[in-house]
Amino acid sequence: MSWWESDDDEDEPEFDEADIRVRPNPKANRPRTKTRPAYAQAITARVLGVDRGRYTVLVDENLETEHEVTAARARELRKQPVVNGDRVDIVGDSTGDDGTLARIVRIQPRTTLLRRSADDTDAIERVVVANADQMLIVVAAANPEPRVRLVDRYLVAAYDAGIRPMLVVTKTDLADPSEFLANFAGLGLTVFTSRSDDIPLDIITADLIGHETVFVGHSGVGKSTLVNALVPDANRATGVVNTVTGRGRHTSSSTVSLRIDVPAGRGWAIDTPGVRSFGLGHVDTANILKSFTDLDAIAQRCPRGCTHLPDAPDCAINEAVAAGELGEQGVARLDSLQRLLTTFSERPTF
Ligand SMILES: Nc1nc2c(ncn2[C@@H]2O[C@H](COP(=O)(O)OP(=O)(O)OP(=O)(O)O)[C@@H](O)[C@H]2O)c(=O)[nH]1
Ligand SMILES: [Zn+2]
Repeated sequence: MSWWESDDDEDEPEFDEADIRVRPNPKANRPRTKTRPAYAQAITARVLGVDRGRYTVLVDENLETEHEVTAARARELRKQPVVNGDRVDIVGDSTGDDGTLARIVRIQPRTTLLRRSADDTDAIERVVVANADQMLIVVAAANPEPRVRLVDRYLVAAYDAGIRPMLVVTKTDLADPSEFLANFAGLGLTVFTSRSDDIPLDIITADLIGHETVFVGHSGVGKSTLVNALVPDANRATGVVNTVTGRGRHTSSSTVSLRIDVPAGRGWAIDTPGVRSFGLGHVDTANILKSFTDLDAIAQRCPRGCTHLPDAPDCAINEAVAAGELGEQGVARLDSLQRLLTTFSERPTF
């Protein structure tokens, strides 16, 4: 394996002393600990793409001086994954000129973190995307046949991460998705329907402006068709990884950040071509419930350790809904919640 294919920073030169600035500490007459260098010269950038240890990052976002830079992870970050959507601090050459390589020295705190495990029995999580605030779940009306359980799994991953899920049903020229969509009525999701000869670009784009939306979907559902329509080639320069060797290679399996850019505003679409499934081994049931704020409030009255499933003794949510406190919508919502909790607790494989 050549060095540029390696995600291992071992054989890369360390930064020399000149790159480490120790911030003066007015309160004490001693320098800050040298294990926490301040990198006063660092600038912030957005991670657009990751390819074998090389990161394409965007500097000066939305300014006239905006440009892409290729960077590598600093040694001290080697155990911390840097993913698409991350805001990172970089030092070194940030001109983005050919052959230059900046260095990522810090990952800024993340607002959200979309994770998955290899399978449902594996509690080891992999991070997929950072800082996304929306997830667009792409599913086809037919070919392949839509499956409620698959969408449920994406929903659980989104709710667990605190990301707002939305649903788009493609290929509506092949089948009517109404029956399928009825399964999600209780969730209050934003739902789009689309067919390749009539993609509602304006409607979908309006919901992407001002947001960072991660697109997920299984193979063949028409996700590429949709992404290509939403992000024409002209906007596509960003997100394609160019390695410092000039052997830039954009594999179809790598996650990329693509800019939505229309007169009404901008946003980011983060496509995840290689992410076909979401193992839920890491999911915390409490996080799913938190996304149902109305039901979560009632759950405070549940017995300790309540599963909130239909057979849970003295479950306050079941009792409130049975008593009609939340109306008909409440029945649908509890149904959906219980289905999602079951999705997680049964940990099925597919
Ligand atoms: N009938 C019909 N076919 C569609 C529609 N959208 C996409 N397709 C077809 O479905 C197939 C899969 O579309 P893609 O956009 O490549 O799907 P994908 O989800 O990106 O799949 P991968 O490339 O495997 O990731 C292609 O043959 C498309 O032409 C649609 O709205 N209606
Ligand atoms: Zn309960």
